[in-house]
Amino acid sequence: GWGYADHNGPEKWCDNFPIANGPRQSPIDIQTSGASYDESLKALKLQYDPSTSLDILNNGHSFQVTFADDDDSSTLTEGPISGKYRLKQFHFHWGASDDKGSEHTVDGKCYPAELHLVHWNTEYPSFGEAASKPDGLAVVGVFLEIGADNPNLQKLLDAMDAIKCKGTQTSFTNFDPTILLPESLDYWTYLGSLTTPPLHESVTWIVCKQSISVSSDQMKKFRSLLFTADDEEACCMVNNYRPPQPLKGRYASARPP
Ligand SMILES: Nc1nnc(SCC(=O)Nc2ccc(S(N)(=O)=O)cc2)s1
Ligand SMILES: [Zn+2]
Repeated sequence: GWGYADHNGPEKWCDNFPIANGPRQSPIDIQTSGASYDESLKALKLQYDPSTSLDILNNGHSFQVTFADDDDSSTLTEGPISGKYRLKQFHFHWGASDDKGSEHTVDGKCYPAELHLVHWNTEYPSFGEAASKPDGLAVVGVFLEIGADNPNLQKLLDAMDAIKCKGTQTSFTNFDPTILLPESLDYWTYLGSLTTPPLHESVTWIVCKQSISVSSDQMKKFRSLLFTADDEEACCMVNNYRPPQPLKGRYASARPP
């Protein structure tokens, strides 16, 4: 299957997923000078209920926290989207060292990690249905920047020992993802895709301008996870990011200050 190694990584995904060379692929390099102000953009409205968090899982590509999405308890509304989108999961992408790891870049600058909060449009009956529709998904991206220890990441880091190998998961309840958000929810937005196979061009991207902090030691904990199952030769889960893709005429827009 697909991965991030030379033999199955981003340069090879087009073999099985030709949409990899499509017109609205993600991530992109956000060129702040090219970003245009759009008066119609509203402030993001994120309302999360911690009782919807279910478990934390190592899926062999990243680790993700999955949420109950059978009602409108945890939603994203307003911002650049119309209607209501339900939180399905959040996960991260990161590098083998602090100088890389994010998927989106800002004027060519990489961050050591990037958080993705994945939501689906309740216009559709399920995530699976929404995942292939042009307005099916909305993903909020948050950059992590090296700085002070971030206590709000601690519960995630403490759970990592239990999900070291691909295919392992453990209960992860009463977690409010709001604590992972930066104080300002100013954002750039553009139309893009999933950044991993199946690479569906179904995502309205909402990338926060402000980053959250993570310490170098905390990043080492992310890198202690494995891409591999316990019966395979261990391979550290690092560099699980897709590089920026061609803009093909797109540009990010932002809410005027
Ligand atoms: N019918 C379908 N069910 N599930 C899928 S894809 C599963 C899934 O959540 N994929 C996914 C891939 C990438 C991203 S990301 N990195 O946020 O663009 C988010 C989500 S298609
Ligand atoms: Zn992601």
